[in-house]
Amino acid sequence: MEHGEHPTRLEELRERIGQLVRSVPDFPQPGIVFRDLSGVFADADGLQDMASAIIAEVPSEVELIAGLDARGFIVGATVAARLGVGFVPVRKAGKLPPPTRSQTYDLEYGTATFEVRDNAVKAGQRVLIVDDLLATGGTARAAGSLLRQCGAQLLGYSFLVELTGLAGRESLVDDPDAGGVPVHSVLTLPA
Ligand SMILES: O=P(O)(O)OC[C@H]1O[C@H](OP(=O)(O)OP(=O)(O)O)[C@H](O)[C@@H]1O
Ligand SMILES: Nc1ncnc2[nH]cnc12
Repeated sequence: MEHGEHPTRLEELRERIGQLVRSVPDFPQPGIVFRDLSGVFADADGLQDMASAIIAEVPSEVELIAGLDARGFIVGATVAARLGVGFVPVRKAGKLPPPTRSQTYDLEYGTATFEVRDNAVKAGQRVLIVDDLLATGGTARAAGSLLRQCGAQLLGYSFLVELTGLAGRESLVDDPDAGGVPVHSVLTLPA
């Protein structure tokens, strides 16, 4: 069961949100089209539309939203507040005081480490991971793994934007450890 939204209304939301996304060629490096979502966050209606569009596909049994450092905090906390559930930040290493749990993951160049507060999740708690953008999926997969290690029942992943052509969705859906959980995105844009 999901929270639901009429398909026509969802299309309107997508249209309005899409107009607030700015595409910046060659940032942060040549060949990358940066999808700047700050215009969505800065717009009073955009922020509400973003939350409404994500919530439309959130399973109704969700108990906790996990947002990914840093832009995922904006999206995740907004969604959590609208749903009336709690929020747990999945932080880049070195920001949270101990005790924490951590998970290292691969980036295009090198590695990074995520941390969450130990006991951030109760055993079996139903958690949805929310982030601003899905690219290769490495970031979200690491967060999923970390939260499951903490005892979460992972309900799925929700993104504001999904970049196509990078197989990020497949890497989450086919992740044998995640058990085929659903992946939702409001907008799909080419990488
Ligand atoms: O699917 P992936 O290839 O792993 O990439 C997606 C991640 O990249 C960006 O985060 P970034 O690490 O740039 O952090 P920020 O939110 O702090 O800017 C974005 O916010 C996602 O979290
Ligand atoms: N193209 C892109 N635009 C914005 N954020 C990103 N994170 C990874 N790829 C990105």
